Amino acid sequence: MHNVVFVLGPPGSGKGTICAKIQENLNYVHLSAGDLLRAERQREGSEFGALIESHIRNGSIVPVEITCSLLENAMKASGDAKGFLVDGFPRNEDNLQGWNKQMNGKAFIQFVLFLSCPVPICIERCLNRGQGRTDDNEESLKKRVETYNQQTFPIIEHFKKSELAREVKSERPVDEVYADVVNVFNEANKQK
Ligand SMILES: Nc1ncnc2c1ncn2[C@@H]1O[C@H](COP(=O)(O)OP(=O)(O)O)[C@@H](O)[C@H]1O
Ligand SMILES: Nc1ccn([C@@H]2O[C@H](COP(=O)(O)OP(=O)(O)O)[C@@H](O)[C@H]2O)c(=O)n1
Ligand SMILES: [Mg+2]
Repeated sequence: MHNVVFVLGPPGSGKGTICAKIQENLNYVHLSAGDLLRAERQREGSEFGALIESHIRNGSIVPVEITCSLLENAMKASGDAKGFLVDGFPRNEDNLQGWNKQMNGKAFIQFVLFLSCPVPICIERCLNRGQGRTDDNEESLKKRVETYNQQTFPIIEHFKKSELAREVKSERPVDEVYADVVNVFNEANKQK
């Protein structure tokens, strides 16, 4: 059984940045759904390359069968770890249902980390991210925010109801955000 922490929040809220630091310090393995999809898009012989690129540019969500298999394969390929940081997933109802179906009995959701940050700040960060992403432009960002509001936020609300959600405000310097996140992890691992 894999321990899993879902990491959610608007584009640019700092998911990748915080996950990298947790991976470095707390023996969790960082799996970014977006990074896995971008790698699959580039993989020679992938039958999904064009489909993935079209979703990424449009800020829409790739069908869960593709994303969840990439996540499961990455977990299988990874060595022993305290758990996995599943960054940017589940982003909609399809993601959530597909995960429940495919990972039933294989993963334990420890908690859901929700990085909350005002959208205008998130957009500014994405525009300045400098990673050359095909979706860090005004047009794609507008659609990504719409997808976040319409599809991802209800998933976060769903986790809030089951008391799995842990919200950390990420409109602050990285070190301050990270310190609060570490406390969340320590609390969760103490309870076990
Ligand atoms: N707390 C923060 N304060 C200022 N800038 C940040 C903060 N966290 C992340 N960033 C920057 O914002 C951009 C988006 O961060 P990233 O971790 O890629 O977010 P996400 O994965 O949620 O889209 C990056 O350029 C990152 O360096
Ligand atoms: N679960 C997921 C995660 C990402 N994606 C796609 O990948 C894009 C980039 O996701 P990302 O997590 O790298 O983006 P950020 O929130 O880190 O900025 C999303 O806008 C979606 O098009 C997806 O389809 N399904
Ligand atoms: Mg990211």
